[in-house]
Amino acid sequence: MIRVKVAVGIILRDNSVFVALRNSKQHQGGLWEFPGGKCEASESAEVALVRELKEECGISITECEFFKTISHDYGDKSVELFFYKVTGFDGEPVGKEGQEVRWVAVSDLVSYDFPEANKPIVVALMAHY
Ligand SMILES: Nc1nc2c([nH]c(=O)n2[C@H]2C[C@H](O)[C@@H](COP(=O)(O)OP(=O)(O)OP(=O)(O)O)O2)c(=O)[nH]1
Ligand SMILES: [Mg+2]
Repeated sequence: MIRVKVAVGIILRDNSVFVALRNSKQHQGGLWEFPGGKCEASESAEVALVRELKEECGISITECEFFKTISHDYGDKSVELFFYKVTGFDGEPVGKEGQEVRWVAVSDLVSYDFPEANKPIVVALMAHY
């Protein structure tokens, strides 16, 4: 079974969060995600987070805090997701890889389809905003 370590950024501003649509060809494609990606060998989750958010969204993180770890087995792939709240950044986030992106009010997250592993995260965010 493939097992990957993934760094994920919950980019927050006011009461909104920045989400991106996963490409239909990707694993868990067609679902919304918080931007992020796989940690390279021997790369810490925090270093991977900074790199991925620069690559995928064009922002430089200035303030972030660890939020939660979630391990999930999709059957074809098992993931260990390290979620961080990103509350400070330089630049305006965009879909640098052509992905559809949106700022969504945290209270509206319930209307978006996320991968199964994200469900407890969405519930936790909605409870606090
Ligand atoms: N980025 C991200 N990945 C998620 C989330 N929830 C979730 O289950 N995943 C899964 C889907 C993928 O199996 C894995 C992340 O892979 P990825 O496709 O973003 O990795 P990457 O950016 O390094 O992409 P690539 O180089 O493989 O194209 O984690 C989420 O909220 N954000
Ligand atoms: Mg990615």
